[in-house]
Amino acid sequence: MAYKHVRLPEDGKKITVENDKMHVPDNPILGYIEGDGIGPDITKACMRIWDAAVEKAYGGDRKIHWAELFMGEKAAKVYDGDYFPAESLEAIKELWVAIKGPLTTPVGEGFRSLNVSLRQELDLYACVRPVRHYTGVPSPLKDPGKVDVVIFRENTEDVYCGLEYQSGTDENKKLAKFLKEEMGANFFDDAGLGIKPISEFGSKRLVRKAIQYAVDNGRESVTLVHKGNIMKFTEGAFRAWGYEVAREEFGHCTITEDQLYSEYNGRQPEGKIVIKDRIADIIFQLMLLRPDDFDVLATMNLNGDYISDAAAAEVGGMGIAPGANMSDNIAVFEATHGTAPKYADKNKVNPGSLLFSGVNMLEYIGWQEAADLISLAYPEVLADKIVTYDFARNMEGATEVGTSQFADALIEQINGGIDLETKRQQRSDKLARERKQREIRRLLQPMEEMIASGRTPTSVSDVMTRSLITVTDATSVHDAMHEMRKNEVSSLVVEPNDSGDWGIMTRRDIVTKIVRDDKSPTDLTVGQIASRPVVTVSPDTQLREAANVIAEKNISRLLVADKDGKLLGITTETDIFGAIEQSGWLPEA
Ligand SMILES: NC(=O)C1=CN([C@@H]2O[C@H](COP(=O)(O)OP(=O)(O)OC[C@H]3O[C@@H](n4cnc5c(N)ncnc54)[C@H](OP(=O)(O)O)[C@@H]3O)[C@@H](O)[C@H]2O)C=CC1
Ligand SMILES: O=C(O)CCC(=O)C(=O)O
Ligand SMILES: [Mg+2]
Repeated sequence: MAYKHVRLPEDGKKITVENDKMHVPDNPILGYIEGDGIGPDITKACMRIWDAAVEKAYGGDRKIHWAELFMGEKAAKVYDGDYFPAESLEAIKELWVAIKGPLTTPVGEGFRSLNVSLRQELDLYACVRPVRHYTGVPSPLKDPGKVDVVIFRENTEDVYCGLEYQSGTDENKKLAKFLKEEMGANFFDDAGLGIKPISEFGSKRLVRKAIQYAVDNGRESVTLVHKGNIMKFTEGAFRAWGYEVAREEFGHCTITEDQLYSEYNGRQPEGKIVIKDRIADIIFQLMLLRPDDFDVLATMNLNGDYISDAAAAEVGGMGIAPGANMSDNIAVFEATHGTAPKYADKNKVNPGSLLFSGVNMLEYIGWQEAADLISLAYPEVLADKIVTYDFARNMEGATEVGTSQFADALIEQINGGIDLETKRQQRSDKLARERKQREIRRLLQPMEEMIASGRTPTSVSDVMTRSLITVTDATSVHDAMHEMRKNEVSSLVVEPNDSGDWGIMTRRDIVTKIVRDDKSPTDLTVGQIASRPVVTVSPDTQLREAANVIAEKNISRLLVADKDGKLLGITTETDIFGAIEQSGWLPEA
């Protein structure tokens, strides 16, 4: 296409995409947009770093050829007042991959966000924001190394879609009249109105991308984040559609969190990703208190916008918060932060967010060695305490440098040589160790884990005791009583008798069948006083139903067995009481 102001470098070659497969030449043309405010400072610094890493990694065999594209204030100058030139969009489509600096959006008035428009025009439906800690970066958390999460934010729907009607306008009055008169809605007459569309199509493609990412990158879990208890037909529907995609399209490689406990006793099966969900308000607390519970988050536009800035604060702040806007084939990488206008042209801010957006871009085009060089050299600069102002204010003994000087220091490290293999191995060992620790926690204290991780117990498998103490019919009652005292339990499970029936012996049996009848525990065996048959339920029995069985049969314990009759655990009135007391009880609506 003939462009008016865009120049494609002659030595570069365009990336091509055929049948959804991307082909990247060794001299690809990538688009860049400087952006407003701090955009030019960080873009200049980062381009030097990316180029240096590529040069070092491939010794001149590969090179990025940059094509400048325009949006925002610079575009308005070049294109005579046009902040959002159509040819910039065309060029991104032609080049497939671009990186952009932040763009200014006026608040409460003026033009709509160029960032949002870009996402909508190119249907960049997934905003992908990885949040992880780099050694040496100051953080408010005790153990920031536990934060390693990738946020998938739906990027085209929700309250960002521009269906907003200002109070007092004719459109607003028309909609208000319809809602009040036709739909029976009730709200103040002077309310501004906004509409929140959340579609099955939009939700599913976002969750699909998040799960696929988890599969491709060996991640442990995908958490659907929603406020579906309040917004039932938008955010609640997102949750339902998310589980549906997981079940219908990734059933072979996913399990739900409920299954993790009910079918796998908390031990995550090899090659299976756990799909879970959390309500949007509690996720902010959980991300601070239990960051390693979360791996990939999939959520809607507004939640994702909020969570990505909050999560960035855990690992150093907006100065180190990368991201990308992606469709199935086009990707526009960008920092999570904005234009920070007070620092514009001051060579002051941290280039980290754009830098790591570029690292993700290098990974995306398959240039992993160059990407690794940057992420592995970065902590070395931090170890020397050479940092920009934002880190310096939270770091003792730091040498504060400007944006471009930070770039110099990083380039020096990159060129100094990094032992990529050893460092990669160290990182992968660390991830494996942490994964094991999480599993041990789930296995040893499933109930505590559940409550602390924000799940509400709903089924018997959530509350049952899994470590069963069993005796046989032939055990003497005296020995059995000794076992009960030693293990501090009020009952023992009795192995199946000749008819294959499990039994149970409780403290109550001792009191009513031994003490009351004046018999000796040494003279009797368990088989003589145990109760049979025992009521058995499946692990997915809802707590309400379990309570019903306990009440109707006037018993206090239920055995829990799978569909093949394999005993999994036991649950008692005390377990149900404890779970409800700790987590609260949500009666069915
Ligand atoms: N995708 C995009 O292009 C985005 C654009 N925006 C737009 O940016 C403009 C300004 O938004 P605002 O809400 O102020 O948010 P910003 O993200 O621009 O800035 C908020 C604060 O974050 C810190 N910060 C941001 N970037 C860096 C950096 N690179 N290094 C160190 N610290 C950084 C600064 O903190 P401190 O003051 O503590 O030093 C800064 O004052 C608005 O017009 C907004 O619409 C906002 C978000 C995304
Ligand atoms: O478009 C804007 O100005 C803000 C966008 C934003 O906050 C984001 O993308 O995270
Ligand atoms: Mg934001």
